[in-house]
Amino acid sequence: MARERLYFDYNATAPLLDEARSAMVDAMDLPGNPSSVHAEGRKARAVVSNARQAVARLCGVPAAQVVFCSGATEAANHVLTPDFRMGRSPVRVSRLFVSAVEHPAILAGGRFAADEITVLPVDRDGRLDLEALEEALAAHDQTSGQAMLGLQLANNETGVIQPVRQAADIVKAHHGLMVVDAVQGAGRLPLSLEVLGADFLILSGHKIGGPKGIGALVSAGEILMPAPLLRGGGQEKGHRGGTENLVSIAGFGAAADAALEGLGEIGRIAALRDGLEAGLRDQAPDVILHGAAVDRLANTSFFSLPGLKAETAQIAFDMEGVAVSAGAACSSGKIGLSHVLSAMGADADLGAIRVSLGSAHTENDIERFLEAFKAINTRRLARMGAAVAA
Ligand SMILES: Cc1ncc(COP(=O)(O)O)c(C=O)c1O
Repeated sequence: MARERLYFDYNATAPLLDEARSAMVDAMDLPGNPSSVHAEGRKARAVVSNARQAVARLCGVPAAQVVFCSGATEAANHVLTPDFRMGRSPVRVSRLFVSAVEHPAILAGGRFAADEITVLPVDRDGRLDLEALEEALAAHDQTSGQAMLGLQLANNETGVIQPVRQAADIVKAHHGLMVVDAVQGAGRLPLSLEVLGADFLILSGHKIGGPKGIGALVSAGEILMPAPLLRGGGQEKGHRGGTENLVSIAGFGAAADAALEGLGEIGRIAALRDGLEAGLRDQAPDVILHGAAVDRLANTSFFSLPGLKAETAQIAFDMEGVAVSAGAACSSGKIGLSHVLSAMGADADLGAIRVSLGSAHTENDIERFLEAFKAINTRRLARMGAAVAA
């Protein structure tokens, strides 16, 4: 009998949770439009409202501060804009600062022109260089408009946690706006918009066991809001027009509740990840664990092995029945180098393998992973031995 496959790619997408699936199935059968005043409409509206409360609980904000959208990429395009309104008055943001290790959703800069975006360096562990941030903000001409920093809570490749609060304090000292991409931190770290010092948080449903194609922009208050990205029928209090994606919102809400409860699992997941890395070190003492010297997400391991290209390793794992991700990104049919590794000054040529765990994993899964790794590492060592002998 074929062995069940092992899925170790939660940072790409976490499998749909049962709670989310059943909330979605229930919502699918609701005939009403959330905007309608009749009983069917009210029922659909209650689903949106409950989900909004769940997402708000996850971030420690009132429900009115959550705007649903199609995902983190849309939330980024909504909030990364020069045009804001404070009540009725326009507020201009004239420069976007981002760290060099941001996800492309942030690096692309939303509605800012390319020459309005400044990319800030990170240290060898992948953490934002706070001195560079301070210098850049001090040099920013505030008469042209406010500065904005787009910074991730945790990196999707390495899991490295950014010094978000310290960065926010610097941004505030320079009267700037702080946007935190909390996509990878949600459900894996306690999340509080206030504690982080953020003006806005960006979330994605499918990273926490909800469906793909749903996310949220969470704001510190309703007073300061970016210009809408989708104008239309006034849904989401005018911040995002168009009939709500009721089914996905229902699933996202259920996943947000589960993510809050799942925070209690972090210690168990950290122990699994540490066991996995101990196994890697045992079998391959030359393994390079990226970001391991600093605070990382408990579920993420990102490693390189001399003599083993990440794409080759990813295919080899896949053939062993294990889904992992290669740090080298592949877009438009081209294999690219990981911009995260490059920014950290690591050997980006080699790439790295990302293993990302979730609540479903057990010790047995780690053992099976290490068995697969043994086969791949044995072939690597044989190839390296042959190369030395030749
Ligand atoms: C850190 C981070 N930000 C943003 C995104 C984009 O999320 P979405 O696919 O929901 O637009 C991702 C997805 O990989 C991510 O990992």
